[in-house]
Amino acid sequence: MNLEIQYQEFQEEKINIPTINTENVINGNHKRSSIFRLIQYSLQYKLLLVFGNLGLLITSVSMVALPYLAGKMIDSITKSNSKENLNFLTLQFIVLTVVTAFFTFLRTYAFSILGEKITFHLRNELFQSLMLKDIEFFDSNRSGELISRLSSDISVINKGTNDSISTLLKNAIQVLGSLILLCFISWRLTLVLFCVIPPSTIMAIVFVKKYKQLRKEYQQSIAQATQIASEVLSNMRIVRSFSTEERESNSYQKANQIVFTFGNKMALLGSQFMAIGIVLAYAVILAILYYGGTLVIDGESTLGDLSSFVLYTLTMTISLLALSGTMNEMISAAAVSEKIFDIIDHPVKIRNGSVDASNITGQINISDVTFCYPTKSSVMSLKRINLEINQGEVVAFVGQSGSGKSTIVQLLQRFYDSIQGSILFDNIDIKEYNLQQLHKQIGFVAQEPTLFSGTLKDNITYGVDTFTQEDIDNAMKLANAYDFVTDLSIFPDGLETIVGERGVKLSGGQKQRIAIARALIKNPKILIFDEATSALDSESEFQVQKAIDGLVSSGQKTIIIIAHRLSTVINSNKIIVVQNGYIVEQGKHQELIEKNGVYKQLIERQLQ
Ligand SMILES: Nc1ncnc2c1ncn2[C@@H]1O[C@H](COP(=O)(O)OP(=O)(O)OP(=O)(O)O)[C@@H](O)[C@H]1O
Repeated sequence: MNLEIQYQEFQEEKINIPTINTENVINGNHKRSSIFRLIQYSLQYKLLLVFGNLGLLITSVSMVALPYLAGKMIDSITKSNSKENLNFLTLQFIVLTVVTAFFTFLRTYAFSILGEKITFHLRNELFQSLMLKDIEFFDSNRSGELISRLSSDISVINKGTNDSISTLLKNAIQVLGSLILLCFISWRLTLVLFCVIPPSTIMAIVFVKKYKQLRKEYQQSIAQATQIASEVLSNMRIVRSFSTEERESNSYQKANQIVFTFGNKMALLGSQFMAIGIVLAYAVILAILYYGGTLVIDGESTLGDLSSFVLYTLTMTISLLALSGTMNEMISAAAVSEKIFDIIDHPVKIRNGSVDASNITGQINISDVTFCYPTKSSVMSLKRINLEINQGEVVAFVGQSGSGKSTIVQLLQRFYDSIQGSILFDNIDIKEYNLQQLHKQIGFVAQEPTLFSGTLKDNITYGVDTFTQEDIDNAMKLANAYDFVTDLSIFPDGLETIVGERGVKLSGGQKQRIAIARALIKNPKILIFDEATSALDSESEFQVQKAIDGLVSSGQKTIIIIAHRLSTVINSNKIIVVQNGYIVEQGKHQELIEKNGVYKQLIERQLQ
């Protein structure tokens, strides 16, 4: 896989990947400000900080010294008329310029790499934290927004951290250094300058506040547009078949229009600020030239001093403007990083247990379980469920749509915790088990077979660390997938066939059988089929059902089937009828028919 090759190259380059504190990710116990946390990341790269700061210090000092030298050169021209002195000063100027250029390179490069490392670390940490979030988190956070956090938001942080840190510090030092030298050259001219600083500062504060708010809204609108695009692009077949291309284009355009509106407002505000800043800057220069000029004419100052003063004022003004621009980028980065840290810190409720689950037998007891989805807490999806599933049994859940069947199997995989009651595997509470091991013992085949974009082999072996070709072949045979995968007229590349995004190059039945092979290769003790055949045509259904029947008749695993077509569950050891979140009947097919209750009604309705 491409990613693997890149990763290997990356390892060879020996780029240090900072370790992520998973305990913090799970506990969500960060309380510090996002800026402080970004700084903390940078502290991990001490060498870069040393080089960056060294460059920063030297360039800042040398850039503050250059106007002073320029003043001295002017004085040497106007006062001493000595070429020797001028040559010496020129040499000093050249040396200082070369030193400034070299250390500017060092500073910019070190801080840029530092910014890249921070965003690299942050992107990894964000993705890893997403991998650890509860399923509940994904019920309430849209995938488009999360993707936006990972892509555009992190880019904003990159912009706001890499060169910005150095530019900010350099400009801050230049402002301070220039100010000190201004006072040193002429306190009277410095006083003139100070008349303009307070109004500029107030203006900058007001601007920054407004800009920050706009930036936040801008980011939100981008996330919304991304959400629309990702949803539409991943459902392109539905869009085409319903001919909703225009409608979707319009809704994307509307979302994009909102992005544009906020972008526009930001551009207007930024430009206004720049324009006012320039007016203020030139007003200051004019005042200094006029007042300073009179001081020179009166013999109270030299032309060199006035030139140095003007150059320092220019340096300071330019640095102040650059400072505010950099501040904007950093403010955006701070706003965005706040959102990213909010996600990273979102606490994980489902805590992992420590009991080894690798030897569970497949015996399950559900006792008095009541559950509501966190995003729908007013409605109980399961009510006082009691159920015993023995090792090797085939248990079928039937009932109307929305009755709670899938919810039961979600709880069996601990995607959520029940709000009351308990689920036991081999008489040990599910909460006590190590979840990764437990999931290895449960094979799950969902209604919508979801494949990843690698090869057939990548998909079948998804989640297993060690396997042989024999393991793959066995899983494919049990899943009734062997024949079509090895038929070179269907898949010339066999197991190495690239399946396309979400398996688009496969038929529904083929995808489902690959999904079954994927569930089987890990040889789980429990197999769950959540309406695995309901989305298929009759031929595909027949093929998939054949695979399921083969597994059922082997009698080695506990099999849980959710089925709409009741003909597929007649031979189950136990049929559980779910209605409105309650288990209303359970027993074998014949017993339930004789009971003449809900199950019989379901059967009769299907026969009509
Ligand atoms: N992620 C979720 N968030 C909030 N409510 C949910 C979620 N998933 C399901 N529900 C609700 O829980 C109830 C039970 O849903 P469940 O999916 O378990 O039904 P089901 O019997 O499997 O239905 P079907 O046969 O149509 O798949 C329904 O009212 C449904 O709206």
